[in-house]
Amino acid sequence: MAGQSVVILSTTQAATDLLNRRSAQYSDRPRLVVAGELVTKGLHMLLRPYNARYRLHQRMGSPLLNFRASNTYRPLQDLESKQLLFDLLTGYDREGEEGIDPEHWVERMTASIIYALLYGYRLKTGNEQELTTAKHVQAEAVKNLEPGAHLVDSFPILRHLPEPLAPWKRPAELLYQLERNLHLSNLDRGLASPGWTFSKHMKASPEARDMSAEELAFHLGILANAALDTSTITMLWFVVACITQDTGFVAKAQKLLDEVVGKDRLPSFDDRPRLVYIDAIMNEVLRWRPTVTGGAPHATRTKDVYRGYRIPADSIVLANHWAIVREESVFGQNPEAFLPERWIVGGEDSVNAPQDGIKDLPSTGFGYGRRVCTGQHIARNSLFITFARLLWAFDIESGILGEPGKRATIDPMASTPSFTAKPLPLKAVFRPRGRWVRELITKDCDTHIFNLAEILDQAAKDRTVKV
Ligand code: HEM
Repeated sequence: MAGQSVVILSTTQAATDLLNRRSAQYSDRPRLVVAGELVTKGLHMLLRPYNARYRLHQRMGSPLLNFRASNTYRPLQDLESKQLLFDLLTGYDREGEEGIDPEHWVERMTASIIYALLYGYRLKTGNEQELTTAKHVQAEAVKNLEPGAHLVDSFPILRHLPEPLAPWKRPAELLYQLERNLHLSNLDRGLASPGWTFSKHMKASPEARDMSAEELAFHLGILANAALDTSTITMLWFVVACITQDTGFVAKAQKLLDEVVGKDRLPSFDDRPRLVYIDAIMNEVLRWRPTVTGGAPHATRTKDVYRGYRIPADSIVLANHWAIVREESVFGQNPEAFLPERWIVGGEDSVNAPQDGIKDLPSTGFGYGRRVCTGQHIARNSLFITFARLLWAFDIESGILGEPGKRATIDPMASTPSFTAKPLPLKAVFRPRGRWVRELITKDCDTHIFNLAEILDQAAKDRTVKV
């Protein structure tokens, strides 16, 4: 809004002090007329003001998204990450050393995980109409979130202009109709599908008792949207890191995987305690390239004072993730370098020692306080199993471009200039590390024959087991 103060927090200390410790004050969102009110009619979870209705939605989601519940979805991530290996191997057999752009296949996997959980169906090709529409909706939402995208966001009074004088109104209404239809038809599908789903669970929850189908559908739809880009982009940065930042971390990880896992089977979640280095790689990807670089805007409704600075009521407060992850005093020297060792207790020498854990450094990439990413546990499990399996299975290089033998150069800083920073399109080669990889992937990783409903029903049972 015009005249509104914007506070940018560029240190872990400031972000933690204000967004975490004073979260009661800093958990609101700024008013966004187009994205929040016209396109999503106040039903967008990320844009909701921090009020009783928001907390009701949080109560509805948290039993399904907390750490313990998220771990029960691992069989689904196991399945979909196998399918990713299969798809990438197929791509290698088709394109060879020219390589493929992995985005489509990574996106298929992340979308399929979340659509299976929410609505009970998988995405086999990544070209399904539902996903194409969801991507369109998401791309438009991101445009609407850009600062200065609409005059009416700076001067909300313009909201009352009639349509002929307010050119943003018609496209916003059309987008709302499209998004509403998408989320409602997905909800219908999620309620009718054979196994357990988030749709069924939430619909039966006490929080949804007086909720319209539209409100519930938007809750689920926004979860799906929030999961899609962020997880896909983080995985693409991992590919960029393997190609451009490999001063030895790939070989180190592969040596560890060969020792712990061997060549007769894929890495699994059960190996995780002995694959601390893979968790370190995951943390380093999230640090090195935080997807939401400038942070999602928080807002404060009351005035405050922090270290002598006056923060007026109604300020927008941003955690500048890009700067925060580059603090030497927190994350160690050379923050531009991709160094998984910075996350390992004992550092460089302890990579192979299974007893060593992850250092207690601040979590990066998922935001802060009461608005912290609610899907972070699901996301971390997806990232872990995918990175472990990609490293176990493939040597990753950039594709050959033009002249025979000349590999394309990938610029590790080149990214899309938007709310989420995605690497520019790239060609990468996923070359199987040996015959054993090809044999295992061909035998075990074409997963579309599996019964999804059984996997989901089992997850629902596991979630309710008392520990
Ligand atoms: C690597 C993957 C992911 C990253 C980097 C990421 C990052 C973020 C960030 C930075 C925020 C804003 C936090 C803030 O305002 O301080 C956020 C919010 C959110 N995320 Fe994620 N996210 C990821 C995956 C997911 C997944 C898998 C889901 C769903 C299962 C999800 C659901 C949400 C929701 C619903 C919000 C809004 C929270 C609120 O405003 O209360 N995210 N995420």
